[in-house]
Amino acid sequence: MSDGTGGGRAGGAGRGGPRDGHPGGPRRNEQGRERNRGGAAPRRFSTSAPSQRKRIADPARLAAFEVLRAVATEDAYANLVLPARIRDRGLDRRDAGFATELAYGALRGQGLYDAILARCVDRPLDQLDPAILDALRLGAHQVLAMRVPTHAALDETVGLARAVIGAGPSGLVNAVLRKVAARSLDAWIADLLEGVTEPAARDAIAHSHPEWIVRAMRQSLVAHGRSAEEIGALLEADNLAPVVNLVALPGLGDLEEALASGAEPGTLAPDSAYSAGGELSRLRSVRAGTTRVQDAGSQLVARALAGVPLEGRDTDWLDLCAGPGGKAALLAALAAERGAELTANEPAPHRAELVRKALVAVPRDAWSVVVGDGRRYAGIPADQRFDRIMVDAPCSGLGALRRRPESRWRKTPRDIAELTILQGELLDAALAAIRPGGVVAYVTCSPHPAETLAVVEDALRRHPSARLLDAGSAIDGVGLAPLDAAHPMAGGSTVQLWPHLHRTDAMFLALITLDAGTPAQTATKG
Ligand SMILES: C[S@@+](CC[C@H](N)C(=O)[O-])C[C@H]1O[C@@H](n2cnc3c(N)ncnc32)[C@H](O)[C@@H]1O
Repeated sequence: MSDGTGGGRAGGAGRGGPRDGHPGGPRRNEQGRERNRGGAAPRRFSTSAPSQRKRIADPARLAAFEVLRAVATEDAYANLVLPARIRDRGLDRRDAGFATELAYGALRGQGLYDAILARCVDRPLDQLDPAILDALRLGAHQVLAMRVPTHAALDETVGLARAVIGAGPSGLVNAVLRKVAARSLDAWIADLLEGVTEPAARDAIAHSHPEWIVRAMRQSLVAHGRSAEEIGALLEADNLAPVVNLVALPGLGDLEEALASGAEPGTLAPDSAYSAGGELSRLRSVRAGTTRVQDAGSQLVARALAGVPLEGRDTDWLDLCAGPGGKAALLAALAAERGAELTANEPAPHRAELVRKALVAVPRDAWSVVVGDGRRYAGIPADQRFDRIMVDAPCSGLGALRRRPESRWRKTPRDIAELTILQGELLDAALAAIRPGGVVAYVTCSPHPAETLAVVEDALRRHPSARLLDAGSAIDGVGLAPLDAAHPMAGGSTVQLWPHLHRTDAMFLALITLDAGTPAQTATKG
């Protein structure tokens, strides 16, 4: 998935998350368009019976409903399904923003909304038709967090249910949403928290995250020397749409047009900008592939790898886990400027194709794409070893919950356990494929300590000739501002970026070198 493309919401961040649509946000009319009613007006309900109300679904709400259904029934990713639904339904920019806010907000808030709905429905939620439950989630998000007038949210949700599910459930939808609308979100949360004393359980309810993720995030904050008190801000940051970041590929792209059309210069990464939103393909350089959408955290970790000073040869770079190619594009552009060549490796053929597309604007002699398991690099001959290797390992993605609204409900602790084995093996392969004095970047888009610190610590134990570098200095050296993101470890430091502090994905970075003169070894995992 390319960074950030799915997160834009009409009117900017901060309005549609489960907790941020409180008084002060704009009121909306039936179509979700903003309007000014001048202060809080009493809730109004429709006087007509549900059976007499409209049978036509509003296209924006229908698009959001279809996204929720695809997520539930096809295991789809909302950020991939939504653009197609917006296109199919012919939504204009404003309605597309509404549909995005509605679908993303309902998915992020699912845990919280289900807890509220469970108090308003006379049977266990798993006994409801799943399509009705999705319609109720959409209705709850409109009523509680989007400041859609209650009568409009009810009418439209009943209309949606009648149009796509049938007339039968419209009475139920109407009755349940009336109960939901009887209290504010804050009042519902206070109610749900009554008698819950365990802090992680409270945070899980209040910020709509699974409890195990709350615990992992809290553990990660503490493991990186931060205060556990930050957990609320971190979880709330997950409930906001990410800012869309642009990067002009070094030596190839420019931001002139983006800045002229309202983008703001980036404050963290060089040659970057915060997009003003809108259709990015209108920008010539985006169409040409020389300016790309990429989270600032991803930009910084790629630049940090490229920025480490090396003694001797610096011509052969490897991106071990390259798909879909965001970091590969930036690395290849940097490599091209220095006369180096990037090998971009990716095992999934369709993702390797995405890497090729991402690299299309970079001079052809600066990169090649190869398809295969990254672990096979453990066996390459000594004379073919690389000078710089990026291991952007497959991970849980817990650092990118902002842009993958459904993923928090899909992941399980078991996923982490399986991933950490692969992550260790890929890092082993990189340490076997790097030349002495070269540098390996181990990167995850997850702050989970099992995927970050533990993987690096274990690898350092297995490879006596490997040595941690100071990733904190490396990232500050390539960034535009000090990040205060470094954590000392084993003679160097690692970096953990945070959405609530840096407005980036929660990227982790460790830089590891092999002591010059020490032969690399193929490690066996203990
Ligand atoms: C976090 S993503 C990489 C993102 C990419 N670096 C970017 O910036 O666009 C991890 C990638 O690792 C790939 N992968 C999974 N198993 C792998 C393996 N055994 N060897 C190499 N790559 C693997 C996945 O297919 C996925 O494309």
